[in-house]
Amino acid sequence: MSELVFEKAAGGRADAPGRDARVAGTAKQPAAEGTKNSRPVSRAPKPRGLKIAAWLQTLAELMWLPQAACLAHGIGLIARGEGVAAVLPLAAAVLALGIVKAVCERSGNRLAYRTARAILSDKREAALAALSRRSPLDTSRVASGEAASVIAEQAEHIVPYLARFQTARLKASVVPLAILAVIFPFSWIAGLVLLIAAPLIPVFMALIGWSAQSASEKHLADMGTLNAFLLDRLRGLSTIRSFDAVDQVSRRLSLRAENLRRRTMSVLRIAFMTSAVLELFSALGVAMAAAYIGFHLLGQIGFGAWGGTLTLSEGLFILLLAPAFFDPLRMLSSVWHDRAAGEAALSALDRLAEDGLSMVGAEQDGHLTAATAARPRPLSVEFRDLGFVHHGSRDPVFADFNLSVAPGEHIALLGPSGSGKTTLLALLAGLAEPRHGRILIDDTTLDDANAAELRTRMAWIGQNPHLFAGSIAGNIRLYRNDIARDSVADALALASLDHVAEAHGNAMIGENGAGLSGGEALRLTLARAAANRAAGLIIADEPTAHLDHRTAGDITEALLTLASGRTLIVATHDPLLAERMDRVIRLNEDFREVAR
Ligand SMILES: Nc1ncnc2c1ncn2[C@@H]1O[C@H](COP(=O)(O)OP(=O)(O)OP(=O)(O)O)[C@@H](O)[C@H]1O
Repeated sequence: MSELVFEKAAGGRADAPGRDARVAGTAKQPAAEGTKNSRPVSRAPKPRGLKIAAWLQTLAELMWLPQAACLAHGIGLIARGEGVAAVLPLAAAVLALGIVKAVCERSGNRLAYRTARAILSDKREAALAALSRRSPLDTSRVASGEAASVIAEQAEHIVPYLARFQTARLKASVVPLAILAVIFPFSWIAGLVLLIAAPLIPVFMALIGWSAQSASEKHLADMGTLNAFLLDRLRGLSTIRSFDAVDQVSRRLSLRAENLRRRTMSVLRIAFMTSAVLELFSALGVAMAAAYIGFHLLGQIGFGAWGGTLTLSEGLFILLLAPAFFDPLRMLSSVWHDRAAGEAALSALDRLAEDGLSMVGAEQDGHLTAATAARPRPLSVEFRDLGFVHHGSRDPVFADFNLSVAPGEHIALLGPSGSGKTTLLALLAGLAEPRHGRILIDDTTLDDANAAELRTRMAWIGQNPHLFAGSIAGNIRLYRNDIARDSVADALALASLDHVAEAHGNAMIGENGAGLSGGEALRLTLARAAANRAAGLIIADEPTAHLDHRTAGDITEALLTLASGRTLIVATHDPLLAERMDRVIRLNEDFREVAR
C-alpha cells in the first residue's frame, strides 16, 4: 500500500496558483452562477385552445340576445291577442338558439378544461424535471415539503384560473358592449344607466384585485412553508422527542398554523368584499333600468326613447337584457380569486422549474450498451487540474488537483473533516461541474454528453442513504427495471442481508429505514450498489462510519468482495478500511509534500 498526501485548495493561502483570480471571479458571480439552461419564466400561458374556448363560450352567451328578442316579441304578440300559431316559430327559434348555446357552452368548457389540464401537466413535468436535474450539492434547493405542496396541492389552482379567467374576461369585454349596442337604439336612458353602473364594477374589482393577488401569494407561500416545516419536523420527530423539545416545536407549529389561518381569513374577506361590491352595483343597475322601463310603460316618464315611446316588447327586451349585461361581470368577479390563486401557483411552479446548480448530464438518460452489461470492466479515473468552489462559497475546495487511478485499483481518500472527500466523490459522480479541469473516466471526459452513460457504470454508496418505506427488495431494486430478481438475491447475499430479508418476509420497512439497525441499513445500501452488475467503478463515502468494530469489519469485507475486479474509491476516516486499500490519498487543509 502506498500513501500520497495531496493539496486541498489553499483556503487562506495567498500563494495558491490561480486562487486570487478564481476567488475574485467567484465574488463577481451572478446569483445564478453555476446554473445551466435557465428558462424564461412564463406567467399566464395563452395557448390557442384557451382562446377558442373563450370565443365559443362568449358566442354561447351572445345567443341570449336573439333569444330575448324572440321571447319579448312573442309576449308582445300574445299581449296583442295573436294566436298560438304566430308565436310557434318564435318558440322554435328560442329552442334552436338554446341548443346552439348549450353546444357552444359545453364544447368551450371542455376545451378550456382540457387545455388547462394539459398546461398544468406540462408545468408540473417541467418543475419535476428541474428538481431532478438539481445537484444534491445545491443548498438553495426548495425544501421537500414546500416543493411537494406546490406541485401536488397549490398547482391545482391553475386549472380553474386558466379554464375560466380568459373566458370570463372575453365575455366581460364583448357581451356588455353587444347588449349596450342593441339597447341604445331603443332607449338612450336605459343604456346610460347600464353604462354608468358597469365601469364602477371593474374599477372596484381592480382595486380589490391587487390586494387579492398579494394576499393569495402570501397565503400560498405560508401554506408551502408550513408544509415544509411539518415534513421536516415529522422526519426528525425522534430527535425532537429525545431532546424533550416537543412542546417548543408544537408551539412553533401552532404559531405558523395561526399565521396561515389569518392569511386564509384575509383572502376570504377580500373574496366576500368583491362579491358584495359586484352584487350591489349590478342590483342597482338592474333596478334602475327596471324602474325606468316600468314608469315609461305606465306613461309616467315620457323621455329617454329618442322622442318616441317604447312598446311592451321593446321594454321587455331591455328588461331581459339588463341582468345579462351584468352576468359576465359577475362571472369575472367570481373568477377574480381563481386568478389571484392561479397566478400565485403559476409563479410558484415556474420558480420550481428554474434551474439551479445542475448535475452534469442531467438532461440525458443513461443506457448501458449490451456489451458493457454483459462484460463489465474496471474503469480508470483521472482528475486533471481540478478546481472546484461550492456554490455561494468563497474559498475553493480544490485548486489544480491531480490524481490518476488505474482500472481495478482500490483507493482510500483520507483527511480531516471538511477536507473535501465527499466533494471529490460527488464531482466524480457528476453531481456538480468542476470550476475548471477535467475528470476522465475510462478515458472519457465526464461532461454533459457522457455523464449519464458513465453513471450507469458506477455504483454509489452514499454517506446518508435514503431508505424508502417498502420492502427490502424494492429498496434494492429502486425501480431499476434492468435489475433482475437473481441480481437482488445475489446482492442480498453479498451484503449478508439475506437472513434479515428472510426474517422480515413480506414485512415492510418504515420511512428512513425504520425497522432496520444502522448496520443493516448500511448493508442495504451496499446491496443496492451490488445489484448493478455492470458497475466498473464503486464510489463509497464513509461506509464504516458510526459502526462498531465488528460490523465495520464485516462491511469492509463485503465492500472488498463487491469491489473485486472493479475500481474502488472510498472516502473514510477508518484506518482499518484504509489499510485494506492499494493506495491512500491524503487530502489536507494545507499543502503537503507528496509522500509514498
Ligand atoms: N453543498 C455545499 N455547499 C457549500 N459548501 C459545502 C457544501 N458541501 C460541503 N461544503 C463545504 O465544503 C467543504 C468540504 O466538505 P466535504 O463534505 O467534502 O468534506 P469531507 O472531507 O467529506 O468531510 P467529512 O469527513 O466530515 O465528511 C467543507 O468546508 C464544507 O463546509
